Amino acid sequence: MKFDIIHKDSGTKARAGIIQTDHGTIQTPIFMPVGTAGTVKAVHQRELRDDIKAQIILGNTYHLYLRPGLDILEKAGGLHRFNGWDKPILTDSGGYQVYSLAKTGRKISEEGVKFKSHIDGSTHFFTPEGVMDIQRRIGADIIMAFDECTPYPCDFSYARTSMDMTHRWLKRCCDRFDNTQSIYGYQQTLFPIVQGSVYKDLRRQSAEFIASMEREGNAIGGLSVGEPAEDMYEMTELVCNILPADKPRYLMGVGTPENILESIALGIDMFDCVMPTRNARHGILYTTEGVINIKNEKWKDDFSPIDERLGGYVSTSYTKGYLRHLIKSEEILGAQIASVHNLSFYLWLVGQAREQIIAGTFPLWKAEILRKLTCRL
Ligand SMILES: Nc1nc2c(CCNCC3CCCCC3)c3[nH]c(NCCc4ccccc4)nc3cc2c(=O)[nH]1
Repeated sequence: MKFDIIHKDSGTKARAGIIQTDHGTIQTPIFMPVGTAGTVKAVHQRELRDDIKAQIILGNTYHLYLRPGLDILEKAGGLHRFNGWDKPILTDSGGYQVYSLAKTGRKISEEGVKFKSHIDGSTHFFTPEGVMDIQRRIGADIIMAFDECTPYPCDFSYARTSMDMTHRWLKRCCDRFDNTQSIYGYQQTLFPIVQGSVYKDLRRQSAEFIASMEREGNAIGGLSVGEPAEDMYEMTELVCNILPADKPRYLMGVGTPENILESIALGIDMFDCVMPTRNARHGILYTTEGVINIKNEKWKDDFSPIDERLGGYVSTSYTKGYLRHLIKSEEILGAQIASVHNLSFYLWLVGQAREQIIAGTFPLWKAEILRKLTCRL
């Protein structure tokens, strides 16, 4: 995997770059639509490619391991062949999903995490080595280390214990990954993940340890877990100043349009969040004029396009009144239209940021666009 920075903003730490993978290039800053069970909910691959212009999507190790399972994925020739997405894919390591989904029968130990499937209650055991093998078999271009996303809030000693275990697990991930090959003939890359909760000393220590592993990209975890936005930005800034500048930085699970623009200014290159798709299904639309709750009575007889300025098929072909009707009626088409629209908005936002960084006008543009985006229509 190769990362080149083509422009650095003078007023902020923002940068515009290009990541090269065996499944194609990624222009950064980039937003990565979340595909849970091998699909971005309610969105066709063609729409992802042509309308949303996604450049990389996420797969979910926890889900794919449970269903359809690795034997099927391997028989298909890996996830790219299984779901027909031939551009880059990133998979998270499953640790976070075990926390957020397998609510019962979960037990964490030095060895790994025992959990019960939220699908059929069967017992499973994820270890650093095991999830490296799983992600090798899924075949994602970028795979994540097996970490513990330290819960928030927690006291300093819990955060340190959790961080230390994530660091020991990282060594086991690197050993396993560096001693196995990709099984589909294209290169895969492992990103480590910085932890340390909201404690500056721990974040410094974790960032330095992660940087010392000299991997081809680095992720920042343990944020966007309920902490105040100011804490998220403070930790992100501190870690970005320690992680190597010539490698991509991925801020996991972030976030709102505002979080994304502020984090780009701090030096983040890659983002993922379920927000655009999850909110879409509930009728919360991000538009170039501000946020719309389409279920609000006021849109009932508004027959203007969803977002003329955004362009793209769904945002210009369907009206607010029609989409409101579909969402209120819980019609499947409503989820489809709103999901394509919101993802198109997120990709438009990071694409605009990239153009502004290259033009040298990012700081002013960020201030202007934030005034607009944060207003509720
Ligand atoms: N390894 C790991 N993953 C993390 C994730 C999952 C990132 N998305 C993966 C993606 C894979 C495919 C399936 C979906 C997830 C996070 N997500 C958030 N906040 C989300 C906060 C949020 C925001 C809006 C709605 C729900 C939750 N903080 C995170 C921290 C970590 C972390 O330390 N370690």
